[in-house]
Amino acid sequence: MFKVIVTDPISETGIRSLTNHQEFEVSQKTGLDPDVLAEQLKDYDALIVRSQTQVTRDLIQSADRLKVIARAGVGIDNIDIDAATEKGIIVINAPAGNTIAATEHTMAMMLALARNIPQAYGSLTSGKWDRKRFKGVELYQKTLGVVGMGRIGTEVARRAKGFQMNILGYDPFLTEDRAKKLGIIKASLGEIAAQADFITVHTPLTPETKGLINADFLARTKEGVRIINCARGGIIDEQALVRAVNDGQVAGAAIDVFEHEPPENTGLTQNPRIIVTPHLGASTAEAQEKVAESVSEEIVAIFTSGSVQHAINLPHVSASVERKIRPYLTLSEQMAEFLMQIFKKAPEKININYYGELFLEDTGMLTRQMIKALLSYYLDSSINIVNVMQVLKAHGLSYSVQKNAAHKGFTNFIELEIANGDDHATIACTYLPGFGGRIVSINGYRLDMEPEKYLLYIDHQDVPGMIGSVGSILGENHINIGSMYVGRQAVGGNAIMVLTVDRPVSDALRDQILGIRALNDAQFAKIDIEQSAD
Ligand SMILES: NC(=O)C1=CN([C@@H]2O[C@H](COP(=O)(O)OP(=O)(O)OC[C@H]3O[C@@H](n4cnc5c(N)ncnc54)[C@H](O)[C@@H]3O)[C@@H](O)[C@H]2O)C=CC1
Ligand SMILES: O=C(O)C(=O)COP(=O)(O)O
Repeated sequence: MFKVIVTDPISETGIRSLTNHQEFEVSQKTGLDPDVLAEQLKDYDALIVRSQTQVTRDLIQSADRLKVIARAGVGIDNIDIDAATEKGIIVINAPAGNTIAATEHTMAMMLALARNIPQAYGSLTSGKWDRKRFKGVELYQKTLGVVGMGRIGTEVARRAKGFQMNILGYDPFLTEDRAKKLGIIKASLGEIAAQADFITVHTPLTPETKGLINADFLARTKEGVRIINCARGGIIDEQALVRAVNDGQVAGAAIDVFEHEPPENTGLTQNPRIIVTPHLGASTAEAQEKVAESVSEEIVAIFTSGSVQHAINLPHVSASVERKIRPYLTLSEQMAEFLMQIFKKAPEKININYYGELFLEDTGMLTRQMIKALLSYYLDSSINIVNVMQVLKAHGLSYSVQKNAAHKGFTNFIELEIANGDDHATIACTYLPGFGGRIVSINGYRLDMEPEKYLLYIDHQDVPGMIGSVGSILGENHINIGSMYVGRQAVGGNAIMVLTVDRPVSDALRDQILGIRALNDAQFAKIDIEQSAD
């Protein structure tokens, strides 16, 4: 049974795939004090939050059972991603579920700002009939600067075009071509400052975007500009904005998100020219259902099949590529596990060669699987695909990856090389649809071996009677041989054999095998075969 705790309000309908699942137990406990949460979190496998719960390093460090932190929304600035990664915890979000809600809120804020709707409502509900004070401006033919042309920025630009606004878009990833297709102008931040009548920000909060809209930027804006932030508090310097509004440089602002939530800056929240909402961008019934559904389905997938779609701290693998490389995820791990058990030295160098078109993109997960299997042999079992690269770096180790679209006998093929000083070892695998995974070479010897749980690897001279000698010792010790694979370089030269056996081979028995004349090495290996892709 996997235990999931939800600590911020979330859609009941959206999390049905978890609450109705017999392998999951879901507890909803919102508004917990951080100390209480830290104590309770120790019992859970997964945590679901929105923007309210602060998932700090301290909280993460004490959560020994936790494997997944899910953000039912986009922004992950309330989660210490580094701490989660170091602890091997996958962090996922629901990137697309609230795009429309945040977009529509931005449009609502822009219109409300242009027409003073909240102020006029306040006036009328307090008994006044004042039509002069609330004269607004039109969006029509005004210039809108969109800072951050991701999902929400793009949707805002599309809708603003419907109001016949001229759009300037700024985003390091915005190409001329995409801007043209969207019917907008690719601009610099400086151009937006100089030309825009309305500016809306849609970036994440990062060290780079913190204070992006600051006093210096505001001083360069058109007098009377209107500014909207439905992205993250802190992208706009709140003090600088209040000053610019008060001195008339900025005609007004619409703010949904704050540096501190709830906000402490009353200059901002009680300013007649600044309209505010309490972080409502994602608060629609539809968005909440979608984000809850997205994280719930993904949690089920992670725990039941190991498949991850929206991990923040894992390489991205598109769903279609994931389907294609899936058989290799297990196979490459088994291959690396096997190689370490026959090499038996810490790998100082790791080199991975990918052959075939299948591997031209998105091999990050495969690389991680193999390196994890290599390192796990010597290091503790807390290594997983999330923290493996940090563990590698912490040990001063590095790896290299080569990709080659041409195939080497097989359509797709992975070769793993490890070295320690002058010693090195190689292994390669391929996946044959309909037949399953195969180890196709070991240390330069070709073979066609199906990975099995117990393997006996033997390096020997190619002399008559070798197979019989090994077979007799195993037989005398009641160890059944399932299958046997042999590879040799030249008649009478060096050769290897790999036997699959039904039971583990003890060290004493291995010593007995090592006594066979013309036998160079014998290693017993145990592979985790449970989650085989076949
Ligand atoms: N108010 C609310 O309730 C909601 C707020 N959000 C917030 O809205 C923001 C945008 O969300 P999405 O569009 O889904 O994210 P996204 O990841 O699709 O887009 C963000 C864009 O910002 C760009 N960017 C990053 N650094 C930049 C920089 N220095 N200058 C210019 N552009 C930069 C990125 O290239 C990317 O295209 C996020 O901060 C998110 O947390 C999202 C949903 C609801
Ligand atoms: O998804 C986001 O980034 C949001 O800001 C939405 O936050 P919320 O889930 O409403 O606390």
